[in-house]
Amino acid sequence: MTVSLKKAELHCHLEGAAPPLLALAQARKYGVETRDFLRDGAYVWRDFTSFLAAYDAVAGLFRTESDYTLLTETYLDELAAAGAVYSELFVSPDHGEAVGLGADAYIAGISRGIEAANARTGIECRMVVVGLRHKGPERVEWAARYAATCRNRLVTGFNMAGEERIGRVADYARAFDIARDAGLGITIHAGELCGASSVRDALDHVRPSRIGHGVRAIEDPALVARLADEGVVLEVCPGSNVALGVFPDLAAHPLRRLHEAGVRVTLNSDDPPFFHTSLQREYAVASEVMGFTGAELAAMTRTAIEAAFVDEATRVALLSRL
Ligand SMILES: Nc1ncnc2[nH]cnc12
Ligand SMILES: [Zn+2]
Repeated sequence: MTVSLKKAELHCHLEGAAPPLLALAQARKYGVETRDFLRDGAYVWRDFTSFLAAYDAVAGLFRTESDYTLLTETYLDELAAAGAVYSELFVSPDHGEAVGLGADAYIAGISRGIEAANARTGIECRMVVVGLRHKGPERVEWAARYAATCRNRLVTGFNMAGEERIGRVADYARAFDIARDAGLGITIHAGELCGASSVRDALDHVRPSRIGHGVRAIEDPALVARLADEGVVLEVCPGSNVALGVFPDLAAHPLRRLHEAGVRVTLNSDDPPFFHTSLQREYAVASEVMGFTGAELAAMTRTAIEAAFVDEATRVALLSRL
């Protein structure tokens, strides 16, 4: 039933969307041994720390502008085939710098992939630049300044991902001020590895219109009420949360309770092959395991478009496609 639904995704990390077969082909091209992070056609990790290490290893297999074009097109083609009309991709110039490609060529390669996929399938896509929390406030400010000044029309938002258990949100507030002052949309990873207080800190210090995950807000009913009152949109990734052990299983996942409390929620895949999921699978699980109706799922897609970091003309055009 969910196969025919129109979909939208606000939360997917580009390198985290690399299909293992594509990563293997890249590894062969560059003569890289993959045993430590890719075995029997699947990514290998044990916990969040080793997941981040595997993520970096996969990112290290994409080294040129055209590698990034290929990765972007591959993911967007798959998403369009699953019925998605809109995608926001989290991109990290830090990963472009790490392979010696540089931030400009990294963004240029991804832009080319977005344009090619749009021409072929009609899928609309924007980039959200991510600063990596574990690199510290100065490096996250560097990413924000890059996003604020890169003058690419497809870069429309700023986010912070990475190790949530490092540092205090307040230490990163300046990066978000830089991005907000440049007119970028603001979202932040919070309430994934850390509890409700991390969501409250994000609201107080960063004032985001959306929060990546945010699901551990469920630990504090007053905070859930605040999210609902303020209309903050949660980018919920149930498959990721269960894979990383944030919740023991889908039955324990708070998506339905958040929805019933009036919080605006959306469905997302985060790093799909790392977590053995896909956007299609997230919609299917929400329907078949969590009991959301087709109308409720369609409303989540609508919420995603309403919260998308796009100009108003694009938003109206996207809403008309639902
Ligand atoms: N789920 C996640 N949380 C924080 N940082 C990430 N980077 C890639 N996936 C992530
Ligand atoms: Zn994420």
